Amino acid sequence: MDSISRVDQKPHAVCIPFPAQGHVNPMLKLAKLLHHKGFFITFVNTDYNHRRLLNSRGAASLDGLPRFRFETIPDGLPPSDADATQDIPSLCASTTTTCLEPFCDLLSKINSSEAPPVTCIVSDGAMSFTLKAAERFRLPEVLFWTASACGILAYTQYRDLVEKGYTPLQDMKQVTDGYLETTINWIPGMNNIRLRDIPSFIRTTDPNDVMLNFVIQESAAIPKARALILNTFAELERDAVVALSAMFPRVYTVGPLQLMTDHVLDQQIKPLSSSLWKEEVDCLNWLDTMEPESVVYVNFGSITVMTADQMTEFAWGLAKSGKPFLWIIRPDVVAGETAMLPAEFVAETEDRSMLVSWCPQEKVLKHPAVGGFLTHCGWNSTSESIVSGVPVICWPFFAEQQTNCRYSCVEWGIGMEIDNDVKRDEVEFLVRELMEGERGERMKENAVEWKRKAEEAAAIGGSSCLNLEKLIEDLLLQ
Ligand SMILES: O=c1ccn([C@@H]2O[C@H](COP(=O)(O)OP(=O)(O)O[C@H]3O[C@H](CO)[C@@H](O)[C@H](O)[C@H]3O)[C@@H](O)[C@H]2O)c(=O)[nH]1
Repeated sequence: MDSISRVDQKPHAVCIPFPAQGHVNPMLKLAKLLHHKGFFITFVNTDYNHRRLLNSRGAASLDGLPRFRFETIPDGLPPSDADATQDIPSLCASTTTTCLEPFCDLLSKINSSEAPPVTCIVSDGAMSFTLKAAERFRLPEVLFWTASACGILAYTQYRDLVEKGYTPLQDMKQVTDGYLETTINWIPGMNNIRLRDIPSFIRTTDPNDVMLNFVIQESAAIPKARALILNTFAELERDAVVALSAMFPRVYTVGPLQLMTDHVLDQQIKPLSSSLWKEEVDCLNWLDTMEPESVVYVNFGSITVMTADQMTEFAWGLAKSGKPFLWIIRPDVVAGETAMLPAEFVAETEDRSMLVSWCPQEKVLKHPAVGGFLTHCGWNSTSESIVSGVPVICWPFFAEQQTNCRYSCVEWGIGMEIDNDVKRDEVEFLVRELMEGERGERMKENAVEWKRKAEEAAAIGGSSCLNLEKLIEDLLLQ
């Protein structure tokens, strides 16, 4: 194809998420937005996730979409038919070392197909090997980091934290002996942050720890990209966004993507979902039967695992609170065993509870019956809660969930933290506080106010909408 006919072609973005649910979801939303703006889209999943997507959505669910295709590459891990989240450190090690060549082969294949030639790469920030492909194919690339701006800002400090001797820890006892209460005030845009609010991968004694080094490597790659995209809005994380913009010349906050995709009109693309588990939609019918704002929604996302004891403490805390609840329990949520709840607990709560293994979370959070959310503080869950004006109880598990918890509780006033060593009495107390206490009421007011600001940012002329236009200009520049 000659260069003149290429100019007539539509821009073609290859979107490649990190292969985990919390990354695939926001990348698909960004892809839908670009498609709405006229881009041809190739969306690249791993073979493993693609199979799971087809299992959960139906074999033909991804066929026949206009200007929107799905392609796959291997993730480099041993083959598996499981329907579960893969081990994250293994995935990070594997994608970094094995995915570049299959990705380049895919780009060549697309360029020799009848699709328009690839004009840009939109890659997850945790897949920075793609920058080498962009260089090889002389394509512009933008990096999409799917965590919060505060979380990413903290990640960018890992190198300094190592150099200043804060991590690796001398001893794992430091996780519980008060050391993590140490406050640091030298991170621009982050005041009075404690070590325990910094993403959890600093909690290691091993200088060669996979995640510690992965974060350092991936954040060092950001300046090589044309721009950094964030699924947040400027008003919510102003200081963190200013600090990131001082480090990287082009930072575009284009969130919450959930609201931004409201502008997508194509009726085939709009409902396209990236759920890797089959959604049990019956829970929405159950919510229809409940009083407004009466139900506690409990969900710890796609990666969190807990001990059987922790699960039992949550269960009895919910039972003792007396509140109705919808609890999503992934079959693999208890490490190494099938998740089981005490039979007495199930009998005692069955007239005011629903237990399912996976749900359409955005719809659940928007349902008028939901009054509060017990969450692990994944960024998607946090931002979906903000979009729905729902206050939260935070039980952060790992990664930047600790940072999101801190901001939810202290900066945004929408959350209360529950101790990691969870006990039923605290669960009962905080659930009551959330659903009927004065603190819960104030958090609800704040959540509703953030929802309003999120809507403003995503509306035509709002900060995220304007940033999307600037991002597109960058993507179109060759
Ligand atoms: O029953 C469920 C449970 C979850 N979800 C969706 O799955 C996603 C889960 O994402 P998130 O809340 O961010 O949690 P994780 O899956 O744990 O996300 C990973 O990715 C996020 C984005 O980078 C990080 O913020 C987290 O720390 C990291 O663990 C959300 O969109 C949910 O709506 C459902 O649709 N149904």
